[in-house]
Amino acid sequence: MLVLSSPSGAGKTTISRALLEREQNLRLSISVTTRPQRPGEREGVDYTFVDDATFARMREEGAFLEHARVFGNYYATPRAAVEEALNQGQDVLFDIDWQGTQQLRESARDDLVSVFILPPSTEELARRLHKRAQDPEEVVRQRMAKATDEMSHWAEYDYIVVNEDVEESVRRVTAILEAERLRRDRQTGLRDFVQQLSHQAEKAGG
Ligand SMILES: Nc1nc2c(ncn2[C@@H]2O[C@H](COP(=O)(O)OP(=O)(O)O)[C@@H](O)[C@H]2O)c(=O)[nH]1
Ligand SMILES: Nc1ncnc2c1ncn2[C@@H]1O[C@H](COP(=O)(O)OP(=O)(O)O)[C@@H](O)[C@H]1O
Repeated sequence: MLVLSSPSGAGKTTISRALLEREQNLRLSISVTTRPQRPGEREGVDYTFVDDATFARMREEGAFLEHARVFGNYYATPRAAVEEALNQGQDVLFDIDWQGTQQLRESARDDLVSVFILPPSTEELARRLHKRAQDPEEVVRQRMAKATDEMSHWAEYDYIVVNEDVEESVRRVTAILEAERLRRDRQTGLRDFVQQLSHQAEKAGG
């Protein structure tokens, strides 16, 4: 389970999309949200867009692994899709905030790797929020004001990437993913493989 968090506008959606294109074994966890759909966003691809009543019903049914209120809207990670992907041996990418990360950390423990993306500067963060230009000015202001709050949780994450250049940031997150996959405890079947190697070496050595 690979979590990417950042203040809004720092670039986690951009980095996630690039990662998903390159990494065959990585699947995005598609969140459920009550936030209005942005132009260009696709239902069931970027988010599953639901109304408040549907969200509340799903929460009561225990359909969520975690849920949080962000910028006045509700967001949640649906349980079934994540469990299915993990059971199939796939890695799952989560674009969620610090509240969701805390909840996932409690349930997943050792299986969670978390990365916090920082903008190179406040000016650049403001530029990126404006560049996206899909949200009303009021929303941009609200997100800027919340950046400090989100950033105050940086120390709860395993890795920090300052997103100056997109390519470089994607390279760094890919390196994190590669290294984490190579951890001894994540490589299943290693014991049998080493035993086989030892056995063959003994035979070869006479
Ligand atoms: N806890 C939690 N946070 C989420 C989830 N989906 C998205 N978020 C977070 O909600 C915040 C707002 O996301 P979004 O509305 O897409 O705006 P953007 O980050 O500015 O593109 C971001 O910090 C996301 O990481 C989720 O399923 N759970
Ligand atoms: N390294 C970067 N340099 C310049 N612009 C970037 C960079 N990363 C992202 N952007 C742009 O900044 C805006 C916000 O990025 P986005 O990925 O939507 O952020 P988030 O998902 O963290 O809210 C987008 O217009 C995106 O194209």
